[in-house]
Amino acid sequence: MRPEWWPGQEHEAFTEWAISNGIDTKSVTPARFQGRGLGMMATRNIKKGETVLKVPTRLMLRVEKIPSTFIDRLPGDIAVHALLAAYLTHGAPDELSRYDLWRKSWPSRKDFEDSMPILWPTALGGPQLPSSEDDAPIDSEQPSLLPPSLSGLWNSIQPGTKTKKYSADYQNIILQQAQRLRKAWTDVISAFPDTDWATFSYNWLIVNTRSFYWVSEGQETPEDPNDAMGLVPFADYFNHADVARDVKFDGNTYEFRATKDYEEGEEVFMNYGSHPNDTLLAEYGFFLDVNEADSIYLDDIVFRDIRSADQHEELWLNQYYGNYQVTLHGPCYRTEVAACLSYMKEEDWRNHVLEGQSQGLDESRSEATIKRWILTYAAEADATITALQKAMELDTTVQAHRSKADMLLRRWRQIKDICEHAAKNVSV
Ligand SMILES: C[S@@+](CC[C@H](N)C(=O)[O-])C[C@H]1O[C@@H](n2cnc3c(N)ncnc32)[C@H](O)[C@@H]1O
Repeated sequence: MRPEWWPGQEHEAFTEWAISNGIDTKSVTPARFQGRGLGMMATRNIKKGETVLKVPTRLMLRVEKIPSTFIDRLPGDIAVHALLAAYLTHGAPDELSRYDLWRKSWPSRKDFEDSMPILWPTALGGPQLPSSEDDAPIDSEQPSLLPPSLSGLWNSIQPGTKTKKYSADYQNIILQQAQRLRKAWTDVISAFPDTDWATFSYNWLIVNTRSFYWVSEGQETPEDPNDAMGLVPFADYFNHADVARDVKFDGNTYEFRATKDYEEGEEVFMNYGSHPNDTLLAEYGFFLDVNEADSIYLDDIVFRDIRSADQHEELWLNQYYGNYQVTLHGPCYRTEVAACLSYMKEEDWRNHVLEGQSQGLDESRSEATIKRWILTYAAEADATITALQKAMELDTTVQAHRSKADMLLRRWRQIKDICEHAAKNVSV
């Protein structure tokens, strides 16, 4: 009898291909793990610091592997992500055939439809995408069920106005992701007008969820860090956990080392980056029960209180504009600095921030302000949990997508928990 973790024939075939092509996989093997699809299982006891996987970089799928005749057909400013997806969709079959066994090891489009909010119906907060089947217009009266870090939308408050553009990697995540996918789609159909949406968006999500940081030897990190990516066969079986990361590559090999001890039979994890759960949900279609990197952002709430042009200018000039983060342990320093500005004279605030002076500073007022901000987020969690539960009872589309709604409910409860813990931990 096969063990419960047996990955399946296609994964055994791919493992044989991997070994015969020089992938050193003596310490790990693909296996099934409840709730995580495939992952890597230790085939022996592994000590922290030991190499668990080595992949020759010649086997990678990266931009340098794509013939220039193919690249030249596409717009010059196409993102690497889009280019890789376009190649997987339209590359010459005889070139792509070398990846056949690898591609058979990947999840299905249905797996992505179940887990990735970008493909969810609009009733659950999914964005409108080109050629998507769910073309129901977004009803502005309908509650927004995704967390604000994904959607930028709120049910219980009117968000404050931001007058400056700033980079917020962990906010408006789905909006930014959908924008990247729409641009990728425009680029690919400009060269291949008959592209099938389902196939291209699938390949785009494969690259989104399975690529690794990659810059070729001697090349500088590209201007957009998202362009430093490539696909590493076999290594893309690693699931994510909140463990340390020990990965390195050179022109010859991509190497993964254990950052803790593992016993034979245990799952060996990799760290995809210190991402909050909202980012993991949007970019990878899952989130962790316990995540030290989890956080929420108060920007939309803070800018309801900090409204004057002068206050915005002060924050901007002193590089404290936006990204007001709260973790289970409490608010970040940027949030404290913003809280003081909500009641201090601007000159006192500047002297405080730049020189540590305390004129005009009232710590208990700062604490009360931050607590109020956090409790505003908690109230949003309550309002959305109620709306979600109602939608699960009454909305037939939401009912048809029960497991997605359950996932959102779980996430909103985590958010409420962060707010409650953080509010207790506010001390400036
Ligand atoms: C690089 S792949 C890892 C292999 C993948 N599990 C599979 O079955 O092919 C990344 C995807 O694995 C899943 N994943 C990774 N870490 C996970 C975790 N800790 N819990 C649940 N799913 C996880 C997510 O679907 C994610 O998009």
